Amino acid sequence: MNVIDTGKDIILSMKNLTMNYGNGPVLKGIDLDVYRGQIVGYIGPNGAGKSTTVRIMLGLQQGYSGEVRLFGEDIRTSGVAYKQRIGYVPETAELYDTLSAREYLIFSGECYGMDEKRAERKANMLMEQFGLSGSIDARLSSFSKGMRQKVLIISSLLHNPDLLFFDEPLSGLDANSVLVFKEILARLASEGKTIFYSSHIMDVVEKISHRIVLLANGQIAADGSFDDLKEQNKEGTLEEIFNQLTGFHEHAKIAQDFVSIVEEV
Ligand SMILES: Nc1ncnc2c1ncn2[C@@H]1O[C@H](COP(=O)(O)OP(=O)(O)OP(=O)(O)O)[C@@H](O)[C@H]1O
Repeated sequence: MNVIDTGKDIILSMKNLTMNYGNGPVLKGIDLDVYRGQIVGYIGPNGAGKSTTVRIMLGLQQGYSGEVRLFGEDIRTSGVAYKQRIGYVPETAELYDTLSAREYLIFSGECYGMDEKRAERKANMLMEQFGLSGSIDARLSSFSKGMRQKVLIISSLLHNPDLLFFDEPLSGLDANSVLVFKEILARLASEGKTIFYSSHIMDVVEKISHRIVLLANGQIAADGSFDDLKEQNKEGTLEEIFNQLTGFHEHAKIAQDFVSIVEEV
């Protein structure tokens, strides 16, 4: 099977997507079609434009040119209904600290059009799966980082979306929870959900992604399965491929200089 074109529906499509905040181009013409059921690992150096791309697709960022289609519809003209089919875990999020997890999840489910009873029932069950039943009525201000992240993950999935955007979703999760979450991703994809997964944790991206898209200098520098990239770049791990494709070979020198400066008397 060709992982780039599975012959299924195109769920997400960008054509010549460009963005400039005013200080030069951030995205320089991105063309990408993502198919139903794909897990796309979206990687790139800090500042490459990953979050910008995601914010544009979510309809949160104006001022771009080119075309973005989700579920076949141009997001400039399709209204906001498509957002009910999307789940999103942002890199950083402000939760409503004065709400309990139960209240927050009901509120979040209702924003996605769920009725209160159904949102509460699913929230209860999903919190239990993450081992958080005992905390469901505690205020979010008392939650640890990992607990908050689990609430965010549940809130992104409560309404059973078709398309998921995850930006560093593992942040703060312990090793057991990471294992569960990776398995959840694989199952969601096999059920036909499409997952756009942005992260700097290369060994996870390497393992979970059907397809890896590397953004560098506002352009797609690589696009293929991990095996494709490994073959093209003659490197062993995604971290090494990333270093090679972004032209980075100086880690030892930078570390040495950094420590010398730290130790300067
Ligand atoms: N609201 C904004 N106004 C001006 N410039 C911005 C804005 N948001 C992002 N940028 C710039 O756009 C570029 C891409 O930023 P973006 O956040 O999309 O990168 P990223 O690939 O998600 O980075 P990271 O891996 O560090 O999260 C950066 O140079 C950043 O300074």
